[in-house]
Amino acid sequence: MRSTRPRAESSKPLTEQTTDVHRPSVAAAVGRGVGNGWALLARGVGGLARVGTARPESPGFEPDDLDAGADPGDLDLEPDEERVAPSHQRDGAALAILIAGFLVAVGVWFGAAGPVGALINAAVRSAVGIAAIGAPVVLVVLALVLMRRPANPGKQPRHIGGVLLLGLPALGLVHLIAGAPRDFTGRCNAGGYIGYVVGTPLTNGVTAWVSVPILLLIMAFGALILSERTIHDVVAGTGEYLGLRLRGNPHPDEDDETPWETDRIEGADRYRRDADDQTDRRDLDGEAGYRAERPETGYSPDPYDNYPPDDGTARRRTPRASQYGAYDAPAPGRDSGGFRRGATAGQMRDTARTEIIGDRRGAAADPGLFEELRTTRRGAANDFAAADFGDADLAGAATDPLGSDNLTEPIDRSTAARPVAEPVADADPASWEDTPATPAGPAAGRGRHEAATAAAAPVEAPRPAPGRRPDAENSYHVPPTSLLIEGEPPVAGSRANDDMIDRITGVLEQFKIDAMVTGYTRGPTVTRYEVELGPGVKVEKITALQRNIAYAVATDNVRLLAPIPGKSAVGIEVPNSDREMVRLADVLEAPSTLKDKHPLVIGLGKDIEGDFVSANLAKMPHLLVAGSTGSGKSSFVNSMLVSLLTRATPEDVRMILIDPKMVELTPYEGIPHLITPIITEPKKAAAALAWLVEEMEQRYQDMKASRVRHIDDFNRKVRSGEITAPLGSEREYKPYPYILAIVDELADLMMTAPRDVEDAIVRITQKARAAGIHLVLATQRPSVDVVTGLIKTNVPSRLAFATSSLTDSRVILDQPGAEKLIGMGDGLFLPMGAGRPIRMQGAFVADEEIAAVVDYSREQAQPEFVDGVTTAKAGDKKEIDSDIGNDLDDLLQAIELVVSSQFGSTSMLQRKLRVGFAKAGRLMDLMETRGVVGPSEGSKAREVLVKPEDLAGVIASITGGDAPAADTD
Ligand SMILES: Nc1ncnc2c1ncn2[C@@H]1O[C@H](COP(=O)(O)OP(=O)(O)OP(=O)(O)O)[C@@H](O)[C@H]1O
Repeated sequence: MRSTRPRAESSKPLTEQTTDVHRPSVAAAVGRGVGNGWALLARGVGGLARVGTARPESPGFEPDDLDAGADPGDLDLEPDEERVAPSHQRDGAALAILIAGFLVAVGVWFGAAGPVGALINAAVRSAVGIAAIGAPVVLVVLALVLMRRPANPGKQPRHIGGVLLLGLPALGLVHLIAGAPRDFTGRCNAGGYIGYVVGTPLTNGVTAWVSVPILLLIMAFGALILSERTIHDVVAGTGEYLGLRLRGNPHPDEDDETPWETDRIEGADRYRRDADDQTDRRDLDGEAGYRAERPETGYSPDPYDNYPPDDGTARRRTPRASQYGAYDAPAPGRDSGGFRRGATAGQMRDTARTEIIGDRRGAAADPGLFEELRTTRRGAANDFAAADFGDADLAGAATDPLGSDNLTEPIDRSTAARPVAEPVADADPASWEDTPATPAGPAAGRGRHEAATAAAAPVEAPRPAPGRRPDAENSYHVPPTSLLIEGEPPVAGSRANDDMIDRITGVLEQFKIDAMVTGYTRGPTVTRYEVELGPGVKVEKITALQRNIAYAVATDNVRLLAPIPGKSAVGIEVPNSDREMVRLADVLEAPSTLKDKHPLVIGLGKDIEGDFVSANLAKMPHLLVAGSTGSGKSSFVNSMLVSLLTRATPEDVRMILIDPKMVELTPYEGIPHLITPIITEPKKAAAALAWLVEEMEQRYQDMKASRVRHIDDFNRKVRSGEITAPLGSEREYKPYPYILAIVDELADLMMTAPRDVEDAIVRITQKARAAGIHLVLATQRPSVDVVTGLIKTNVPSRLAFATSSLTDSRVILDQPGAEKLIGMGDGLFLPMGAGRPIRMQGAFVADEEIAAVVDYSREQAQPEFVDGVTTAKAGDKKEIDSDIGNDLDDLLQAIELVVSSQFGSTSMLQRKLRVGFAKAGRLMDLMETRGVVGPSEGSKAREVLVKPEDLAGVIASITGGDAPAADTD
């Protein structure tokens, strides 16, 4: 979202250009007076044209300024009033075009504007021929568009290009159709001089047989550019209009808002009930309702207040409402109905039932329509496939992706990994009518169930058996992104941006710095203003003004980039007072994200240019995430997990979730991707990391035996049968899934078992990349005792949200910056190998979206837990309890003595161990706390509670020898 202000074409230093205003001449004052008058007039007309639209008024020069008795001379001397705000410039241009349109209309249509009118008529006619008749209309429309819509500099080239590509060939065609006249009058009645220039040379060169189609094609291209459509869109839209499902759509479930599909009322009852539950009924009226109620003005100065409330009233795409189970295309035995966008609840109530029945009968009676319906979208295909589960032979299909021998059945990813919109061959339209309407398929969920209740005779359709193994062929389909809520369209530039430009310019002028704001790039959270310096101006002059700029824009979170990478300009990043929320749905559906099919690709957010940012965890290959409380870490972890759930099957990716805070990751409990239940105890987390090290070693063994260097090669060769387990081995090679371990609070782990945790992390991060094992470590305390030097060195990708101090920013990014972030997902992403971090707004995913995606996944399969992941292994170094400290050896000797002699005397310990009374007493107390001896009985020896035969077990429990740590999972 870039906007540029052309820099003054002058060899003068910028100071001269900008400070001239402080030395007004009479001529300049008159010029400015006229300019201001024009601006006032333009603003008045623009204001009238904008009645009822959302385009904001620009602050700045107010008519009231004059009323207030301000001396016009004073006005001239004030730099703030000297400038005409960009929106007024736009109004001025619009007004000029409007006047031109009026003059052309009078001159061309009525020939009534005197000699000027005649001149205009002649000029316009000679230029564009008979198109002159339409010229006034075009000019008036253009003026109105300029007045009513906010400036969108990013789109300007496209609009201009589109108009030229459409208009010029049209004039050329008119010229050719009129017989390519050679005389002036003839041309004025054809395509004018422009039509002649476009049409004649081309036709002379290639004949009209070729030139006419070429001109038509160019016009079509211009129309595509103007309408922001691609040829694919047009073809697909035409196909859909004709009721045909076009095959070959790369994203079969994306935006399949075919006319017939949005017309279904299926599940309207469910929708109504959900809607009724909401105190705010706005979303029943769809987008319009939401928009109408969203305040356009009155932004709070606190950026945190300016998000639209996430109260479930946010806009949903029609098919997205499949989280209500309603919008998936009908399956056999399921009701189909229509739901019109923006239909009111009342309309839905009135029409739902009748349309449901009518539509279903119609579809059943018409096999063609049935075929069309059942091949419509992935959701539908899922339903069909799932309806088939009942017949599937489950026996033997189940395999263990991470079983005791760590092997899995080869998985045919072509069928298992990605759902495709393939019809089920044996679906029988004839039986459809007779089949009671039922929910079906993996997405059934609550919505589907509700849909069933709207039907005549709900009967449970075959559903995937609870606990089905996730790898049963074709059984698992990733949750569609249609379960997620899409965001609002981005804002190109707003009144707030104009205001900021004025404030920054004000600071530059006050400090007499020869520099000016030449453009800005608006991201969702911050806008980067570009400042170009005049010749001989030191960059430091601006960087030294950081605090003054922060003062002028009234926020501490101003970040300077000197220079902006790749540009000769200084960047000043200022938070938007009207910040926008980035929804995960939009990031996941961005072409750049969809392009990469890797299952470990996650949606991150949007960068400052307004481009979506996604990243492949496999390439990171390990990620460290830090940020203080409320900075958006948990939102990131949620976005990451939801991204993975919508892209990866449990065969693709398995996960270990470590959540010492105990509540953050609970919503993901039970997803089939889990290797072990969500770990909340730091000791078990340390054991799980140790297990990962073993898993990594195992994978390396297999890769080594197969002479491959990466798990992807191993999996590919296993699938193709190129490699098999060594002869004589009872094992069978199966593809290894990627394993992702996510630690939600590293600090808690590092507090409990620093050496073991650091050790395991370092071992995994050093070589697990090739084994397909990846770590994501998050912490809100990026201090050096948590993110140790060793961990930092081995975790190359970093994501910093707002940190509370510069030191924390340095720990996580090795540079300042994160302390200037403004929280709520504002982040700096430093991928492996990048020199400079990318500023981005993290994607947001609401709890209800998480629940919808998790439910969809959980309903299809239960996790297959691997035994022993959280069990401390024999031989693992045990953390010696802190109360024992350095006395371990003495304690073990004492236990041996007491247990073997069955005599619990302190003086015996003194004698045999040659220790003092105090030490012997302490050892006795330690033995008491570990149940070796009973409590003190005064001067008598203590009772010994452990039999000699149990001695080894007691010693092991203290040293971590043989005894397993409690594993209650
Ligand atoms: N990407 C985002 N977009 C919009 N709002 C966000 C985003 N991330 C976080 N927020 C807002 O900030 C609040 C705090 O975020 P979050 O819980 O993710 O912070 P945190 O860093 O995990 O804090 P803690 O460590 O205390 O859990 C959220 O409730 C949400 O309202």
